[in-house]
Amino acid sequence: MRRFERKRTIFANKDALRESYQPDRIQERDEEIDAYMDALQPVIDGWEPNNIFLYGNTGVGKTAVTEYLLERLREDARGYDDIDLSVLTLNCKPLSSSYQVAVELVNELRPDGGEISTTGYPQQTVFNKLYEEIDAVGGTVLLVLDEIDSIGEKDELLYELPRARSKGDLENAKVGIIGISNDFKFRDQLDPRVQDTLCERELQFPPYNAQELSNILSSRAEIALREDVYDDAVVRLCAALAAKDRGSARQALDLLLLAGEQAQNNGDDFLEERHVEQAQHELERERVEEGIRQLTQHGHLALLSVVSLARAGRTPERSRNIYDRYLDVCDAMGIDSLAQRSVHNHLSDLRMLGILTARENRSGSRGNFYSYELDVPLESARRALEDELGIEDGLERTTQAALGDHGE
Ligand SMILES: Nc1ncnc2c1ncn2[C@@H]1O[C@H](COP(=O)(O)OP(=O)(O)OP(=O)(O)O)[C@@H](O)[C@H]1O
Repeated sequence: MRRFERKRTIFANKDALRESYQPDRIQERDEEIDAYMDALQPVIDGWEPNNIFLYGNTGVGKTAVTEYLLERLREDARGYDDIDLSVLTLNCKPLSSSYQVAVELVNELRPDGGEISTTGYPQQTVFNKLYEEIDAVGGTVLLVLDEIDSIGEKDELLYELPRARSKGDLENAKVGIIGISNDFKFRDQLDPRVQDTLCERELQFPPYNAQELSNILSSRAEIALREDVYDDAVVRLCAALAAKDRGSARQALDLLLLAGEQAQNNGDDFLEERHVEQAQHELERERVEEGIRQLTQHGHLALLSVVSLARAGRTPERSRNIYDRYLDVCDAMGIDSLAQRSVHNHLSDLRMLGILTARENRSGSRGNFYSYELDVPLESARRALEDELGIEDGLERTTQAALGDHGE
């Protein structure tokens, strides 16, 4: 049997490329940091804090900058005897209402063993418990609500909490909310009264460009990789690929990490562009598989129809013809088919997920129609579908059966 053996041919400190790593300096965000510091200034001045709303795509440094600045703020606040600052951070991802967020905050603030149950109280009772806990902490309390959009339409807490002091529900504590989101629609969907308070100060984090990502990545590579195993070309390629896609630093870091692993696993002692390209394929495959895994059965079948058309070189194809193919696929698999309208909705969902692209065609007096084609590599879609649909003989035989009548 093979034994474990330490491999440190490529990485000097692999953890520096991981999500949990806290960089000791933030690059390429000077303007955003200035605006953020201005928004936090009332804390140091001893006034009520602003509510701050931070938004931008995934991986553009919202969390990293927030953690970095709040750490500085805590340090600097210690220099003022009359400031007693507490920061509580909550990721709202698994919480889908004000009620759940409030329960979670109460339980974070209560000592072990004193937690309240997650169900069974009237909402106002939970809010009152939260005010009690925050008042017991006293001083300035900053609540960081990451992925705040998960709260959805049940956003009463975001209206109530900032007003709690003026309504007399809080006496000892001054509260500020820092909401973080990568859902651009969330802000606009908020009740205008919530918008006014929560978005008192708005900070937008734009995607990074290739040069910015290259600088961020260079600093990280210096810590993470051994000096003699890479050159700038590899860093620049990771940055360029990530900039072209979403402008996300996380994506750029993931690419470098995976490229390093590819090199290490191949036994190569120098990181080359081909390793980055392999890593890019791997990440793309993971993204496609993740997207495909989330589909319903008929989402899978709609996609299978497009895949089978793509394999026959028949895409882009108009939705009406995709529907015909879908009917054949359902027939071959012995599954009841949905109506045309529903399949159009599935195609449109697949487009939203970035798995298909659509082109609008004009057809004169008969109105416009859409043609769809894959926006991901055919092989990735095919493999992910095989796993999901459990087609043991491979897609080919199943789709061939479905294609019998058409004889491509
Ligand atoms: N300006 C920067 N300097 C150094 N590292 C950065 C910078 N921006 C982002 N990073 C790093 O990139 C990764 C992703 O950043 P972060 O988690 O802050 O993104 P985010 O905008 O909060 O994303 P999400 O919305 O998905 O939570 C982290 O590892 C972070 O340390």
